[in-house]
Amino acid sequence: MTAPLKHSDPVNVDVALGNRAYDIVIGRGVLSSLGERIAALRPGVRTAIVTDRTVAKHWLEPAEASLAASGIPTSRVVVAEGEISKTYAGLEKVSEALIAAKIERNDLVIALGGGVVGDLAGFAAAILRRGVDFVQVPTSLLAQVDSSVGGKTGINSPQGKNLLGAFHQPVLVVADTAVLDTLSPRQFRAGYAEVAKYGVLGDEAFFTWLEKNHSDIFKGGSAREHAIATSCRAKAGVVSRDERETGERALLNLGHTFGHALEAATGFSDRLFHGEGVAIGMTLAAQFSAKLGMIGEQDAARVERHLIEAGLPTRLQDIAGFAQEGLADADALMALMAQDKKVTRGKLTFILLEAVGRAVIAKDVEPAPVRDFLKSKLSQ
Ligand SMILES: NC(=O)c1ccc[n+]([C@@H]2O[C@H](COP(=O)([O-])OP(=O)(O)OC[C@H]3O[C@@H](n4cnc5c(N)ncnc54)[C@H](O)[C@@H]3O)[C@@H](O)[C@H]2O)c1
Ligand SMILES: O=C(O)C(=O)C[C@@H](O)[C@H](O)[C@H](O)COP(=O)(O)O
Ligand SMILES: [Zn+2]
Repeated sequence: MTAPLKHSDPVNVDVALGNRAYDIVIGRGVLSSLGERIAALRPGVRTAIVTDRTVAKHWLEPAEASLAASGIPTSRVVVAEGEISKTYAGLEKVSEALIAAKIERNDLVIALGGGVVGDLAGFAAAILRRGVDFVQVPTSLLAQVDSSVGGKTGINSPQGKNLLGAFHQPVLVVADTAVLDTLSPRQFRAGYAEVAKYGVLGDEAFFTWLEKNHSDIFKGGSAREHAIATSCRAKAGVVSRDERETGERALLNLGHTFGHALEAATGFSDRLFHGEGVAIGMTLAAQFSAKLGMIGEQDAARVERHLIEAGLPTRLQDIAGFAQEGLADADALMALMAQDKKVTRGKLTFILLEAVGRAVIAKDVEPAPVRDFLKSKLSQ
């Protein structure tokens, strides 16, 4: 783990993917350099910005101004915020708007927004004219530490999360940490779950640092930039070694087998944001690992304690409306998990813990103990 950055230094993280390598540029104020960076990368290019209404209100004009200052033509496609846009209908809207804007094969799509916009615009770019390049300008904490990096793009099916998609790497990521100042506290906390994930899955020293410094990340300043850069370095390393998730990359799915099922069970609604599902899922994965004797109960308690300290939900009962509307029963959650993309020949794969800071891929997990575990958690 490196020392925290000085507040004003932009940092570059390289995603080493050979002829598809790209930079992640992280720093306060780097949005104003978007135009310059794109002009240097693709002289003469035309662009279309895909964003959502909330992000547009705060950050579309600064992004457009930066492009205009470098003489880059652009048009805008604005979608509704939230998972409602990561759908067939959202994809149709964005694709048709990009076609209407005459975005050509050599042009660029710019995803300005959180993970929803990044996944949606990235997928639209992947299929438009069989593939147009795109730039990620992540504006949520979650997008800056996770979704803008690594090229997973896609939309949800009513039957499960991200079930339609493509691997399509961006050509550049510009993460301006100042834009996080307009993010709601709940969304900031949800994104923090993916930050904590990097510590829990592979970096105990980072997790310990987060335990001490998490409140500074929420306040802003150098701790925030350090956490974002450390997360991006961790993800860039994994992606460069296993771009298509044939092995190690599955570790980045820690907490997601449970989390995605919970998102589907709550209808991809505001009852549970993705990062909140990951926080609950990561706690369940740690507790299930303890139940299997892979880690001690105190390790699982340590993971949960930190997430609670960061203000995140960790129990199924923490999901909004649990008391009134309930949630799916254990069998229904098992059916949702059967759609997980890590399922092989019908058998579940889980990311479990051998220690805080060391996750492993557990294949061929028997369903019965998982169902029993979920039943016990639902009845707590
Ligand atoms: N592709 C990947 O590798 C990957 C990784 C993690 C998550 N994801 C996906 O990302 C999505 C979640 O991303 P998210 O948490 O960013 O959700 P999101 O894109 O819905 O953004 C969260 C909310 O914050 C608002 N927002 C974003 N930036 C803002 C800003 N700067 N100021 C004010 N408001 C702002 C948005 O309008 C939205 O309402 C999920 O669909 C998840 O599946 C993908
Ligand atoms: O980049 C990855 O790989 C991840 O798994 C990161 C996750 O945080 C992210 O939510 C991803 O979209 C989940 O991927 P999926 O393949 O399970 O849909
Ligand atoms: Zn995730």
